[in-house]
Amino acid sequence: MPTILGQNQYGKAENRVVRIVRDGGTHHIKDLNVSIALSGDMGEVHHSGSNANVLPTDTTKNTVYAFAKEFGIESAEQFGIHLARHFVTSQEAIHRARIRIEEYAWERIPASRKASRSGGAEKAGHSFVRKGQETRLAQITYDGNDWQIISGLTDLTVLNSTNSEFWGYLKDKYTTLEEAYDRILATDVSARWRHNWTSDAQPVPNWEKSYARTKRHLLEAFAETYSLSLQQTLYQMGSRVIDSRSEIDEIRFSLPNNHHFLVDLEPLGLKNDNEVYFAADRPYGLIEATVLRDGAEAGIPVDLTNL
Ligand SMILES: O=c1[nH]c(=O)c2[nH]c(=O)[nH]c2[nH]1
Repeated sequence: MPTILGQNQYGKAENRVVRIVRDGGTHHIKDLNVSIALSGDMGEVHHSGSNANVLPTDTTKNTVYAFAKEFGIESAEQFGIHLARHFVTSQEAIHRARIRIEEYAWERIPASRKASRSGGAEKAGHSFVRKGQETRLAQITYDGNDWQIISGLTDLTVLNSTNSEFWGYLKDKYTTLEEAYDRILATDVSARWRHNWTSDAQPVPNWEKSYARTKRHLLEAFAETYSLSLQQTLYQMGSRVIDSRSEIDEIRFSLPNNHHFLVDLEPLGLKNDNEVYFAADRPYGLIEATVLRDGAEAGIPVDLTNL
């Protein structure tokens, strides 16, 4: 039976790179997990085993570490752009590069009161604690002409202890859910947003600032929305980002509804006045949607689990 080779890509996945910049006693840290996927003229390696067009995955790994040294890591997006441009422009056989990056944030450990009283700095220059918040994400794709930059985050866990209701929904014979007029709303935000920077001819956004502001808008919209459903909160978060960040045309969310159920304390002779909850880990409602700038076309895949 004749067969044909379909979509294929290769590269080194999950290159963990930590880059320290030493500015005297004050050090700066960037901590990334970088995955490379290259494609192009790769028919022969699959058909005959000729490696003539194959840049070894080992080389792609070395390039990550060499670029961290040579160019530094200004932002995940900028680092990915350097890598993608390099692979596509330096090897004729490579036509497309996709770089996926996870970034783990660190913050400085505050100095003890004793240390700062005795003349030391308020914060240590070289001691960090990993931030317990979200993981930052970036995916950079380049085909030699056009760029697609998708930034995002995952596991940004947030909770509103009031200002959330859920009622007025469809009811059938299987519905047992009680209407809620004051419930906990909690989710682990997973979001991806697409930048409208697609060409080297456009001015390059400030990726660090763009990320920080976008995260702030997401948090502020979550906190400030009086929610009648998680769907409504999602749309408010998305439109806040699109309205406030001109460099972003599309944002997609995957929001688990982390249910908090009031515990029945009556058998224990106690009253539960919206105070004690069971935090269920599963099953969870899963609310997913894209918010687009009017006129923009959707480019972020529907399923974020692998992005
Ligand atoms: O915000 C919510 N949206 C729903 O669609 C839903 N469904 C449900 O059982 N609880 C909730 N909460």
